[in-house]
Amino acid sequence: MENLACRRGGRLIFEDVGFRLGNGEAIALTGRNGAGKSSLIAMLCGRLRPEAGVLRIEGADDAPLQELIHLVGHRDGLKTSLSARENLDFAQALLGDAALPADAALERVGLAHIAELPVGYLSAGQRRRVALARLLVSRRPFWLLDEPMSALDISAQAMLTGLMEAHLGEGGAILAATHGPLGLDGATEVRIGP
Ligand SMILES: Nc1ncnc2c1ncn2[C@@H]1O[C@H](COP(=O)(O)OP(=O)(O)OP(=O)(O)O)[C@@H](O)[C@H]1O
Repeated sequence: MENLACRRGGRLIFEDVGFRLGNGEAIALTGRNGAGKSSLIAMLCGRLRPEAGVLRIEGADDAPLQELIHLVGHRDGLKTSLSARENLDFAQALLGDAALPADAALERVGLAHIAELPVGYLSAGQRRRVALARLLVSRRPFWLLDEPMSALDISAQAMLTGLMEAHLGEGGAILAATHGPLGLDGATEVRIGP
């Protein structure tokens, strides 16, 4: 990404943001509330047009950006009347590139015991874990995570760090907007705004 600029509601939110993210690398995107982290993520997944700048993927054989990305955003996109397992089955069918079965993914995020409960009954942290389990049911090289640690207890934070490390170890890439530590030793910090 080179010289990216973002304008929202007529206001220039940031400009001259540039970085490079390679296989097996992670970026921790930091900045004050309102600095534009979520906006940058929206640009990276094609939901928001940059005011200026270049966004380029190399070596992906012309695959559309949307097919390379997993997004875990503020809104978890889960269907509240469906169970955790049904949500993951749905995500896997929708996204393709199947990786872990839903039950194995729920096991990995510590939710095997509530696989059949409607997601609407789950706590905030449990819902976040289901959203994170989506990363595991379909294979996508680029994980875009918006404050992924929010609502997670200490053990779930360590679990997420483990998932991210495993993804990086397999050659994946991660960009995570965060106000706190991700627990990843090699992550590069990119700060936007003052
Ligand atoms: N649809 C919109 N129209 C106008 N302004 C918007 C819109 N969406 C976001 N903004 C503004 O863009 C700025 C950046 O918002 P954004 O959510 O990207 O910040 P952030 O760095 O992710 O903040 P936080 O740390 O609070 O999550 C804010 O000033 C916000 O009010």
